[in-house]
This record gives sequence, structure tokens and C-alpha cells, in this order.
Amino acid sequence: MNNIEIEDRTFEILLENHTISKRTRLIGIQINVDYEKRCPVFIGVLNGSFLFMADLLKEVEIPCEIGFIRVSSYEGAESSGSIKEAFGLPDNLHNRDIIIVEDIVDSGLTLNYVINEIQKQVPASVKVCSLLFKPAALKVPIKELEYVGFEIANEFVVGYGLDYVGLGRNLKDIYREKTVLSPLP
Ligand SMILES: O=P(O)(O)OC[C@H]1O[C@H](OP(=O)(O)OP(=O)(O)O)[C@H](O)[C@@H]1O
Ligand code: HPA
Repeated sequence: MNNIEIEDRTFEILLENHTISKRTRLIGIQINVDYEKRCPVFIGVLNGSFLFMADLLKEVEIPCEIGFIRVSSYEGAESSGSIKEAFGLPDNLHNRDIIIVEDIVDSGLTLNYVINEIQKQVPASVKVCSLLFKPAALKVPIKELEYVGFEIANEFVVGYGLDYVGLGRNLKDIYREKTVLSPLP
């Protein structure tokens, strides 16, 4: 199944599930080494991170805590939204090592906001682990971006947590939007 249709758009395969799994395993191993003898708090940003968070945490063997946050959408580059809900986080992130887990860093605005909010609690450290990263789309630098699964072009993607109009999150693989070539004059 190489091409799929979601509503009005057509997508083609970009990353197969076995490729995502292999990369996730390597990131997990790296985190096990980097956080040896520590007990980080993994914070998944909902909804998109739910599959990556689950698969990544299966590779993490160090003691850790896990929670999730939901952020309301930002509008424009100036205002960035707000943390709407937090699920399962420790009461206090002070002096904790935080690893924020994302499905994708696109403009970086969501993460910029989330990191600023978390920094208010003065944690010991904050790092970001994102499955996908679109460097060409970045509007704000994210110096905390430590673990990246795949750098991708500035194309719209769906699957493995990522949606188009709410659909496609359940797809095992990741697809990119097919560009329609206009006919020659
Ligand atoms: O770098 P940015 O341009 O901020 O984009 C990245 C964010 O956008 C998506 O979330 P969205 O707000 O669409 O919510 P969702 O996770 O529920 O799909 C994605 O899951 C990231 O959280
Ligand atoms: O390419 C994307 N696909 C789906 N959701 C997204 N949120 C930011 N970028 C994307």
C-alpha cells in the first residue's frame, strides 16, 4: 500500500514502520546511556506523540516517570497557546531531568512554548526527543533538541500519530503529501 487517500489529499510512503522501529531502538539505547543512574520524567505532547512515546518507552530501561500534556494551538508567531491539561506528571518538576517527547518539530512554536512553561519550575535539565524534524520550517531555534529520529523536508506528513484533519494517526507508517505537477502549457 504505497499511496493512500485521506479526504481530498493523496500521500505516498516516506518511512516504513520497521525503519521507525529501528531508529526508535537506537534513540532508546542512547537515552539509557545518557541518563544512567538518573530518573528522568518523560513528557509526551498529545495527541501526536502517543505512538512514538509508547514505542520509545519500551526501549528505555532506566528508572523513569511518564506523563503527558496537551497544548492548545497557537495563533501566529507571537502568541503560542497554553498548556491545557497535564496527565500523570509529578506535582513538582523542580530539580528533575525532563525529556519532552514530540512526534514532529515543524515551526518549533509549540515546543518553544512548552519549554518556557516547564522552565518556570526550574528543572535540573530539559531535553527534547522528536521523531521528526523539519529544519527548513523552523521559526524559533530549539537548543534543547537533543534526539531526532529523522530530519525531513518541508512537506506535510501523516501517520504514526500525525494527522490530517484528525485522520491518519493510526497508520503504522509515515506518508508525505504527494505534490500534484501542473501540466505543461
Ligand atoms: O513545531 P510546530 O509548528 O509547533 O508543530 C509541531 C506540533 O504540531 C503538532 O501538534 P498539533 O498542534 O497539530 O496537535 P496534535 O498533536 O493533536 O496533532 C505536532 O504534534 C506538534 O506538537
Ligand atoms: O507535517 C505535519 N503533519 C501533521 N501535523 C503536523 N503538525 C506540524 N507539522 C505537521
